[in-house]
Amino acid sequence: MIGLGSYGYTAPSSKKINAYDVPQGVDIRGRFDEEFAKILTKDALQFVADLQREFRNHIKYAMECRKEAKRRYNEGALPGFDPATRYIREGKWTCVPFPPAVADRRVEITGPVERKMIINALNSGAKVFMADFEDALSPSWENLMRGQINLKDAVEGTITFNDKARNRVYKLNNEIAKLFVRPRGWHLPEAHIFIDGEPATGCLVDFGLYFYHNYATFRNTQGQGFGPFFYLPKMENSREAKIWNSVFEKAEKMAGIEKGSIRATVLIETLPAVFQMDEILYELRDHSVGLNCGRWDYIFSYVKTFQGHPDRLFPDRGQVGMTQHFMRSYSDLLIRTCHRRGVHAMGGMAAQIPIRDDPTANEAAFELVRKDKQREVKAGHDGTWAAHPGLIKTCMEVFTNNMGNTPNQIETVKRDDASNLTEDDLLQRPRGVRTMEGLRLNTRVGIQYLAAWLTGSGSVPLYNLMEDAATAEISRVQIWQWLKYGVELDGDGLGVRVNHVFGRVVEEEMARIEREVGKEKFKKGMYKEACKIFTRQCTASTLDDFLTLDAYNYIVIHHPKDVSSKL
Ligand SMILES: CC(=O)SCCNC(=O)CCNC(=O)[C@H](O)C(C)(C)COP(=O)(O)OP(=O)(O)OC[C@H]1O[C@@H](n2cnc3c(N)ncnc32)[C@H](O)[C@@H]1OP(=O)(O)O
Ligand SMILES: O=CC(=O)O
Ligand SMILES: [Mg+2]
Repeated sequence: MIGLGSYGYTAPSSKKINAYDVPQGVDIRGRFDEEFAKILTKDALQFVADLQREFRNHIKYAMECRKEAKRRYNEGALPGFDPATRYIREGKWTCVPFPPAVADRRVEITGPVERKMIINALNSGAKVFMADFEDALSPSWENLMRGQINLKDAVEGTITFNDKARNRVYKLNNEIAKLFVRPRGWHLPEAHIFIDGEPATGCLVDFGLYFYHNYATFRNTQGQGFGPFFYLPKMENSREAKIWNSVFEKAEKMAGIEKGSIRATVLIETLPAVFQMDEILYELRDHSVGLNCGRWDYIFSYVKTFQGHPDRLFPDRGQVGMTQHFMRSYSDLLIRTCHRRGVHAMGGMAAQIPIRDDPTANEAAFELVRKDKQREVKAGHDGTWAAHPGLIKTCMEVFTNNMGNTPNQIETVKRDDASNLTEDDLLQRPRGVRTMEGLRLNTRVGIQYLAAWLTGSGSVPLYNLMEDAATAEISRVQIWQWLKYGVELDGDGLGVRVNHVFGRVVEEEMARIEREVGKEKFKKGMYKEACKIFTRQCTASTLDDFLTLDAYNYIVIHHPKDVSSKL
């Protein structure tokens, strides 16, 4: 795969050809860099290769099972609780107690593994920082490797950033947030690292390299004897959690640390996973620190799961919030499940970010965040996510005002009432209407997000909201669904069929993007490529599983073969 991304390879001018020192069967096809070589050490790569070799067949099987489930849903089946695991849901068991270091998680900031943002996030006053290799990161070789270097420096406490243009040096405060790391999902390959002739599994690379280089320091300085800590994304079934549990056990064994040292919070962000929450916690019961409502991917997953169900068409993206019955039910059941099993029930991300140039709009955005957090804390969540340091104070106030001095609500808010929630509650169709403006916004946001992603930015501010891979997915699948089923835009009295106007909408929105970003930026950016990928996916007869799988081909830059093999 040769990509079109912005990180071109330049052949070294000196005679010395640099190469990574790799173990048997490992081939690095990403650019050589002496800094990267400190991460891609032979021992660290051996650990990644060991993980890959032990788990690749389990992962392949789990991905096959996803396909099989998709086939069933496409034929009309609905996701639901599995009768075979009723004994787990009804059994009286708990997860191991949470480590003291993460008892209080009332506000967690998230962000990509970018150097300045890592420092800002750790200094932000949040209790936790989730450093993201996933929704917020475009997984180019440069971003991934620099991310690993940045995290290593952060764990060692030596990370600094010199912003020369602003004459500002960034470094860590004395008190910093606890670090969680989110590797990619199971489905994404890492095409710059081949193991036994196949691309490595992206998340095993992210996890393996980070764990190998940081576990010892992290446990001494951050984890009070525990750790490292992780967030695990996009799982659909507990068999996938079981693989993670085995990966953790293998890592603990390699490191010679106690079983249960590594801890992870699983994002419940696919529709099938909401019916597997007990089962997921059960598989990870020795390593769990809770579940989180990954609301954006969850909405995306609802549309994706029901891609074959024309009776489940979505209203405009802006109307599908946490107050819709199916979303509220998901959050309530997650809280009930977590507290019953003795772990944290984390809330999710409000997409609003501070609006600098408009105080009225800014206050309205903060009010929406405040309301969202109030709903979460009153429902029983133990903490929440913030997308921007400017939101920490507001989120913290809401949680502290409601929780007082208790670090969490695990023992105090049991939500036994939520045990009555049914499959119907969790699947209830969202209410709302579809409008031309909804279609236009989806188009504009999807293309601009993808253009940013192709040039290295995985999270961007667009129209005063945080956009990342999960939110962009909603825009994509929603248009796909509307086109597939030829829906009428019923919310603005125009009665227009999406199929009749989509081509024109794309052209007009591209023109609007050009006006908004300026001719120069538009020409230099990857808007045309983004438009091509986005519209292809929206109009495909079969829905692509992920926007970023196809787009990934555009950011893979292979190093010349003879340079990456050992000389
Ligand atoms: C669906 C999900 O998965 S949600 C989780 C994944 N998504 C994310 O993590 C998104 C995180 N948020 C972000 O990436 C950013 O806030 C954005 C892209 C939305 C907006 O970023 P910017 O345009 O840089 O915001 P803005 O200009 O207001 O930033 C002001 C300062 O805050 C910093 N900042 C903004 N967001 C963050 C963050 N999440 N973490 C750390 N620092 C941040 C900026 O670096 C900047 O620092 P500086 O003043 O020292 O230069
Ligand atoms: O990862 C979080 C989400 O909402 O998606
Ligand atoms: Mg997500």
